[in-house]
Amino acid sequence: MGYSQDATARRDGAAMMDSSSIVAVWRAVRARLREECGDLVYAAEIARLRVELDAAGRVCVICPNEFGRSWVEDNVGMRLRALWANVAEHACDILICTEKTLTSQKSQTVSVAALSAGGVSDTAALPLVEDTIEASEAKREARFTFDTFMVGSANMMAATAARAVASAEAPPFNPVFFHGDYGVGKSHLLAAIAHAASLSGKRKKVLYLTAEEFLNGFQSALRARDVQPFKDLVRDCDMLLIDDVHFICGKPRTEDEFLQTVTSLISAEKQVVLASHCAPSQLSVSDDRLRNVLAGGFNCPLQGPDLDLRRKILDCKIAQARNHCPDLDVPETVRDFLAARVTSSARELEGVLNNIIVRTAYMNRPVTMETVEEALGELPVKAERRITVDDIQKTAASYFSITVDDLISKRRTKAVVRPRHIAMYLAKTMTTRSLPDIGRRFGGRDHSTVIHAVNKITETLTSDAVLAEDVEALRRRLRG
Ligand SMILES: Nc1ncnc2c1ncn2[C@@H]1O[C@H](COP(=O)(O)OP(=O)(O)OP(=O)(O)O)[C@@H](O)[C@H]1O
Repeated sequence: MGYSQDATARRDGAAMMDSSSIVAVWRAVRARLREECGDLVYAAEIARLRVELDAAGRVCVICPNEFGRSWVEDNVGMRLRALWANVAEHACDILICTEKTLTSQKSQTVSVAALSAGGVSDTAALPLVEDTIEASEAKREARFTFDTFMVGSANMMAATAARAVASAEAPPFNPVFFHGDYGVGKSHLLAAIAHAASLSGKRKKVLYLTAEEFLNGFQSALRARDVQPFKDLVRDCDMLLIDDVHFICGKPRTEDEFLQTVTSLISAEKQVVLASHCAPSQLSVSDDRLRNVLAGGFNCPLQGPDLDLRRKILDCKIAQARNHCPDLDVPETVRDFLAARVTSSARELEGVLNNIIVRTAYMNRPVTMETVEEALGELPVKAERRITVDDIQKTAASYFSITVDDLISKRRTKAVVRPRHIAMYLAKTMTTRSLPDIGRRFGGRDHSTVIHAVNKITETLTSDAVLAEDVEALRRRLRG
């Protein structure tokens, strides 16, 4: 194939991917890079990259600044492209760039196809599922347990269900399906269940896979024209946990194999635990039977951490970091500042902490507000859109089909009181406004009214799935 045909094929390859499949491929590539580079490097340099398609149909890996771009290009560029070629269904050009160069289109491009002759059909480059499982499980068990999973109102129901599932002899609900935004702790929870279930000795074979591992294992088996060993592996277990289930969606043969696996385990009373970034009803599966099976067990949302939970997670991550940096000392003021400043997800919070560690403990500098500000300045911590009480009132009013005037009025009908409580709860957990200030903005109410609303929602969230869905949907809308 001549250069221009080759380039056209690669462009078409990228054009065949929609943005959600690009994100799915990127997440798989990113996960592999994390395993290969280690958590510290991952958090400092890789977690902050994002991908999108440019106007020319190329996949752009976007770095926060020129320093980051040259680090990525020099250190993981080749590997990233080779991994992409293995995971994606089509070879495509990958441009490693910054936000600035993306617009001016000056970065150098390298062909995935050129680096990985054969692209996805290069089975030798795909790990055998058994090897992958062994390697991944060793890592997961060490890092993610219930002890290191911090619990707050955002994840109380999920944590409770997870513990119940891990300790039960027979499945209390089947399948259990955790869903929530990126970085809210789904994988951590799955790994904690797998770890606790293995330790309890009640389940002999516990198998934890990412959906990517399931897909790769199944496709390798198909290519080898011998699917039975794969079927035996995933069905001969007492508990199967599969993370990032959305990754399988839209791939009919794999979906079908996945459906058969899940139904066969459920009918044999073996526990199935799944996680995805959206609820079963929102998965774009090709076969409705799969959606029905997934929706038929216990569906449990995890929400983004509020301030208290972020602070607990930060304390926990600092304690863990002391295992390799015993002198690490992060003052209380810095912890408070970080928990209030980095609001998007636990992953981002951990990434920021790791950046701070690299820039301080590893360079023998103390962690001060100055060094933290310095580190934050270089981070891509997305300048989070500041959410205001006004935004919350407008969004909640439109979500519940009432007016902002209703929300701040003295009316006490059911149709208005619950949305008002939810809006007050969101104002407390998503902004830095004080209780009296929130009260004033809700029609001049007293701060004790706000406390009552916040407590009521916090308590009810763990037992009322509809409320939890509403709160999660509103958070998503507010974060854009
Ligand atoms: N409640 C928590 N307590 C302690 N650590 C947490 C908690 N929630 C998330 N984390 C940490 O945040 C990081 C990201 O979490 P995790 O990978 O489990 O998120 P996720 O929901 O699976 O995200 P994704 O959908 O992007 O895979 C992990 O290091 C995890 O340990």
